[in-house]
Amino acid sequence: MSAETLRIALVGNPNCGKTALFNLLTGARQKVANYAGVTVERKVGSATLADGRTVSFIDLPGAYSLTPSTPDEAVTRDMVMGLRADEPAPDVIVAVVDATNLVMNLRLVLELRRLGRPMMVSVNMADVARARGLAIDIARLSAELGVPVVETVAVQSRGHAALLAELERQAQWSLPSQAEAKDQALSLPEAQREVRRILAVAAPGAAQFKRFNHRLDAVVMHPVWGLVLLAGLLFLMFQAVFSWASVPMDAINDAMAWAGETLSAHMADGPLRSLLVDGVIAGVGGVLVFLPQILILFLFILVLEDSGYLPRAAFLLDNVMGKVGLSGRAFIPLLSSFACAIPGIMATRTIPNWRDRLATIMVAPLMTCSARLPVYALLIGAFVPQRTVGGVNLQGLTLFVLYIAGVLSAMAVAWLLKRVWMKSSYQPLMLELPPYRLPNLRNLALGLWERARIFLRRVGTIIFALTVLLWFLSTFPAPPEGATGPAIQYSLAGYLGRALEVVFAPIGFNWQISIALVPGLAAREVAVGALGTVYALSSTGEVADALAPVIAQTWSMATAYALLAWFVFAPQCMSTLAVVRRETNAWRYPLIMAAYLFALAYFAAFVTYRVALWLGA
Ligand SMILES: Nc1nc2c(ncn2[C@@H]2O[C@H](COP(=O)(O)OP(=O)(O)OP(=O)(O)O)[C@@H](O)[C@H]2O)c(=O)[nH]1
Ligand SMILES: [Mg+2]
Repeated sequence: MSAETLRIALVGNPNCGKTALFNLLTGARQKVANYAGVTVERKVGSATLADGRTVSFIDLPGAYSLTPSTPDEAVTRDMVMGLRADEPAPDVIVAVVDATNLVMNLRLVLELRRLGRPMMVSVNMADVARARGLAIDIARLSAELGVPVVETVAVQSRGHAALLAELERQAQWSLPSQAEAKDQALSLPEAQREVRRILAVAAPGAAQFKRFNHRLDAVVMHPVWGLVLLAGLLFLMFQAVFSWASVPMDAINDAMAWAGETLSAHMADGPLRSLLVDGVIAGVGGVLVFLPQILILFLFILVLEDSGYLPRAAFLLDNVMGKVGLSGRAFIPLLSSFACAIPGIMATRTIPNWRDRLATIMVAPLMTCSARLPVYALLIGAFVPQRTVGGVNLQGLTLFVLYIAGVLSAMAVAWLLKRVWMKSSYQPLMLELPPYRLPNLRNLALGLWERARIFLRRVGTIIFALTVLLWFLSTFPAPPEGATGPAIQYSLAGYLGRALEVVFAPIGFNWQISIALVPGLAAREVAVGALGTVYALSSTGEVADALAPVIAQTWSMATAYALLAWFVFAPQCMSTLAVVRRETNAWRYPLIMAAYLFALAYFAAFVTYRVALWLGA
């Protein structure tokens, strides 16, 4: 990018549609969702003006003011005011405002205008305002604010051309300011008065505009019915993961089996065939099978995120979370951790109090991330009968219980942490409630596609690489002359597995599982791929069977439950630890985290194994 590329920052209140606009302008695919605090990092993308020049847009976390109260707001303040050492202030500020919430949003605009930098305003969500009868006189607003104003509808690709055209003109002015110097240091009441004055002429209906449907909230946020609804939603989600996924999963399984048989039939026996059949198909294919389940899980998460339900659930649970010492603000970061602990841990930047934030970071890996889903699904598929009892799918029920186990242990750990390590007093939850919105189908489709892409990329890169590596370790060195038993027993991985088995035998893990746990540290799904490869190589039959029936035959019930218990706590993946290091800026916390999770996992697996054995499993 050339030195004189114009840099344009999108600044505005949380949830006003900055990221949606950023995606529209730059073609990026950053996460958009209907609650405050989705974006916590600055992101850069580029767009082309009509005259052919390239400009770069910077998407920022939402902020209520330039006096930050949370780490994510500080990112915005530092960027806008040019306080970052590595980056100058943006050349132009595009203040994005939510047309349905002008009273609140314009305050930040006045504050931004005071910076005296080139600036324009984008009145976003113009569709909702219009549909509900709020008339905004854009020309008057522009005249009152003294800056150009355009209307946009970020989710329907409207208004971005006008915005770019305005920027093109703005770029030529390149003046320090067209802002009015008179609002130097407005106090809050003064700013409010000024906003009211401007709105009285430019959008007279704005002050009385109703953004909420209180009737719906009477049920959704009811202390009893609200909880019933939340439990029902989560329950439905896990039922669906099993009952909807079976058809596409069978199809993928059949395709894999077909590929394996075809390769075996047409290739001469040898290392290459084994690499393809036992390594790639049994290993990588074994993970790929779980794509439908992951997508169904994400479909539910995306709908919840886009509907505006999440912050309401946070309020509902604020009381419960407060009892264990977590802030209600922890709810959304913890829920994001169902996808992956990494965005979850980053989302803790929206928590103002450092101790609350640290407690949330420490328990985030206990939420069941989607990388654990293949492991759970494999074991559940192998050991829990595919039956419905009273209309409830048993496999879905087991999955639900496993997720709940993760949540409950997170609560327990948080409670302990707050008790013994970092006391802080309960602070009431302050969180903006977004309006309800029907999930946008295009958004959903894009979100799912994005998820599928991320998963497939993981499968194609790290999972593939580790599985192939494991195949090598499991194949070489070749067995000595006259060896009986499958070759893998004499390989490097075979020896390693048996060495580790000493550690893991007390919790019921055999050497195959012990091997699989090692690459599982890099990415948990690899544990499944690794088991696929290890068992394919151990089998004496011509073509390795699908993994589930093999383990169903060879493992005891106690082992399976112990492994499930292990993965509820599973010493988290390396990337999670790296992010904890980055977010806390200290090695101490990831080390404590790794140690406590390992101890918990071992303990839980041990107890589960012993109890299961005792019960005769
Ligand atoms: N109807 C309508 N919805 C919009 C529009 N722009 C954004 N949205 C929706 O508003 C919600 C918030 O959008 P985001 O782009 O995530 O908002 P943001 O300002 O980046 O939010 P933070 O990153 O949390 O500060 C999402 O549900 C979007 O689908 C719009 O112009 N019209
Ligand atoms: Mg955003």
